[in-house]
Amino acid sequence: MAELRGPIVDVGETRSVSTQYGERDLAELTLRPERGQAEPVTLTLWGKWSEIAEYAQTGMEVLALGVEHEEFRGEIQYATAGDSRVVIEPDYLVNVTDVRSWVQCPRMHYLNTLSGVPLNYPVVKGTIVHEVFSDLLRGGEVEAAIDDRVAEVGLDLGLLDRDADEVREDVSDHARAIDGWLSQGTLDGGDEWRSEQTLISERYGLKGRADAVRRGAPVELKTGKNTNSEPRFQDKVQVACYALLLDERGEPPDTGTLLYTKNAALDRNEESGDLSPTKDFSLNDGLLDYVLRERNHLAAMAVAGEIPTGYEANATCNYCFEQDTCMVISGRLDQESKAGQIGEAIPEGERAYFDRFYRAIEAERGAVHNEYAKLWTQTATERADADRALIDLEPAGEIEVDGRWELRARCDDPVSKIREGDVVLASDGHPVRGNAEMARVVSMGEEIVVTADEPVELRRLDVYPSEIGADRMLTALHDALLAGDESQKDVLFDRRDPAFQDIEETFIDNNPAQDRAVRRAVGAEDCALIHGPPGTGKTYTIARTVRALVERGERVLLSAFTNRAVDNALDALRDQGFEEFVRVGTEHGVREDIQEHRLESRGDPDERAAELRNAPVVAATTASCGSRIMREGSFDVAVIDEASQLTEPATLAAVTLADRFVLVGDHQQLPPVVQSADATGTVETTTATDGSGATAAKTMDGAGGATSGIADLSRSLFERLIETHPEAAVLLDTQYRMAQRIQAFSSDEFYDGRLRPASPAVAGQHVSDLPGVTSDALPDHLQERVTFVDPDGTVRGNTNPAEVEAVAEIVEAYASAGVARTDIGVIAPFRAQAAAIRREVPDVTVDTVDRFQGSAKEIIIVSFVATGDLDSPIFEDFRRVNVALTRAKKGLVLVGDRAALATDERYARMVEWAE
Ligand SMILES: Nc1ncnc2c1ncn2[C@@H]1O[C@H](COP(=O)(O)OP(=O)(O)OP(=O)(O)O)[C@@H](O)[C@H]1O
Repeated sequence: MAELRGPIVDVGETRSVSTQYGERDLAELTLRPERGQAEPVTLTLWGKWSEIAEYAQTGMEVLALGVEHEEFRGEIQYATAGDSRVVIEPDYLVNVTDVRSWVQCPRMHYLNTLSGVPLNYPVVKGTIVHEVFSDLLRGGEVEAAIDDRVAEVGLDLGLLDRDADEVREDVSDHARAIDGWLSQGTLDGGDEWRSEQTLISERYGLKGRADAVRRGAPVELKTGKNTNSEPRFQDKVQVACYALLLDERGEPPDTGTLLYTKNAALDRNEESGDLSPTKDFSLNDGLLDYVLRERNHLAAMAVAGEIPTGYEANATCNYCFEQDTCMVISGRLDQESKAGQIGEAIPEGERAYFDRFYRAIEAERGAVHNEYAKLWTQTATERADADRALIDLEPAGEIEVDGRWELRARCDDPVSKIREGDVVLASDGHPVRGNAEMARVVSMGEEIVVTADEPVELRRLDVYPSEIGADRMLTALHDALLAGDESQKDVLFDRRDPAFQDIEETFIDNNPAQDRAVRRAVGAEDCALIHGPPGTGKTYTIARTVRALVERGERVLLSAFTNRAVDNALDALRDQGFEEFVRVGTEHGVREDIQEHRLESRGDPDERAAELRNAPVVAATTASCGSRIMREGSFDVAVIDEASQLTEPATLAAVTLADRFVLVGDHQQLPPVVQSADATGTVETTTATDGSGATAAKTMDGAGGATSGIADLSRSLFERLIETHPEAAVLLDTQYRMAQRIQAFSSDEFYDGRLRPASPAVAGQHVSDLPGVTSDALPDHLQERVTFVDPDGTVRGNTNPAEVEAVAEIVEAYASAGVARTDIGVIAPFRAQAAAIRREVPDVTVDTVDRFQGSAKEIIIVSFVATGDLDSPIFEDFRRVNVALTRAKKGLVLVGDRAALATDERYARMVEWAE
């Protein structure tokens, strides 16, 4: 028996042949083993595996396990045998719950992903019951667990107008079933339990979280009823997926258990059938193989970017309770559908827009899947070097707190993308092959603290990629196009120019441009754009705009790309004496001093819901605008900061919640970060022969051309609208940050020379203004506000050691002249260079441009790294330079190779200006 893996070079036809066992189907795939490096070989798929030929495409990766091989005329030929399993695109991790809905109906699976799960009682109740289940598994007491878990979702219940007591009663019935079953389990001698286990299979391309694993066998809890003796088919499918996941970890389980908790609440006199809540069933190979084939079909369509029609399965539309929705969406998008179409299609332009963005979003999802694959295709050191893992941690204890585990470890060099509040994979050494748990980072530093449901020996933390961004963009696209307001769509799709009312009032009396911006925003009948170059008081203007709108009786949604910007805007509102806002966000996401305004989910349903419904201003990131809670809301105006950093669908998540919108941003600074197009050099680029890179490349191909889709996502709605409707925009032209000498280049290059300092004091500021600084102690060139240093270095990979040394010397010179180290910032294009500099200059903020956007320092040193030429995509987008140069208030030092920079006329102009 052999294992075979490689990309498909040819897919043969399925045909039927007579064998000694009767008529059998077969199909041949031609693969290139060794990840495409070896000579092609033939794999014959027998029986049901031959179905693969109907959807597999050239270029897709195949993993065939337990196949037979024999030599025939000097060539080795492979064929599936009784125990074989074949996996298409094993690096594409399909969610177990997606396989479940796919089996019910592939089209329903697609529609659910598109429309997202709305806030509804069955879902909230399901969550409560599942949480209670976990609590009981961890030894909790029933009543306490119910009280606690019901209280926890007070907000959701309030928005659904549910009474807490009734919900508690409702949940008790389910909890009784769980409790009864658990006590039965312990009767037959100590059960070995594990709740909520995160499982990833690199072999079968699956990921999921099993409700529980008992003695190595999966247990799934369902809050519905089932009075048949057999579990529901799609439920079995789900459990079988967990079995495959467990199979990879060693002992394959032979029994699965479903727990239908509603059965315990049924009245025996009224219901007939099998009322016992637990149904065990056998996990035979036939079922596991079937589940894997369905998973394959799903993965193949996703990777090819194809949209399911419903014909892929033999689901019966007549009995489907989603038939109407299905027909309406199919009709509106004019998509082929087994259920048929009703209604009129949306205009062609909108459909084309939908298709383009759908493909681009799926390409993003493909990029996320590439990140998953790196969990096992890269070594620990490679992960650490890419800042995606902290490795070689030394466990420093674990304690149980309120049923959860607090895990500690020591780390010498805690430099990575992982931040406090992030959800990560904590493992005892390997995130997939070892013992791993989802954990939340509580604190980062030499001692790392995380919390998890189960204890793990904490030796490694990995960034856990998330598809939620892609999911949220899809639902935003759905909401905007299929449920959006027609008049808003007319403006978004350029069928009508935005309209404005003239507003006479003065809102800001010391800054005419800001004042014009507020008037434009307040008078906008559709939308307004506030274009704010660095330091021009965007935040201040946003706060004034929000107040002006509230004064006029409008209800405002205040949003931004990052939590930091949302909190800054709220801070500015508070400074202006306005505090009637509610902040929606997680405890970890919201800044300490804004916590008192954070909307708690826990508590009395009516009170919680009233807080949200009655607040004149609700603030949340655009990502959380796509949450179930926020999607319930509606506003008069959405004011969205950092709009130039948002993809168009991400902006729509906030825009669709309001009648009108105001976008604030600067398209001359960093554009939206798009992973599927990321070739910036800060992220490792993958080659087509590398298995982990193959998926994205194909996703894009299959999606009908990478560039069309991707160009769309990296261009913000802000940028699109400012180009099509310049009349809707106001440029803030007065900056409060930089010395005149520092702002000059940026102003000329990016803002038609329109930027000017707010006052003589701003214009003339100098390093000697800083307390305790004697500028005489500085070498002559550092007394200049802008200077250029060429240390004559040589680039090595993404670092330049001579520049590291030069930067360290410059920092020391400033420090010895009395400049506080915290007033100095260093910017480098590559993470590797930033890390090298960081080691030399403690207490100084050193980072890439992306991390510096939105902040400023008294002194900024930029290391350009490149020597010889500027041959890296990172130098292509000159807007990065704009961001780097405009972080400095009093001193800016450019460290680079004159010759390399001279190869591009824009960089050459920059050097000329700096010298
Ligand atoms: N009209 C104004 N009068 C007085 N001070 C102002 C005015 N507008 C802005 N400022 C001040 O200028 C500084 C920068 O303003 P703000 O933080 O709003 O800028 P920003 O454009 O949001 O900055 P960034 O480019 O970092 O996003 C703040 O200290 C703010 O108080």
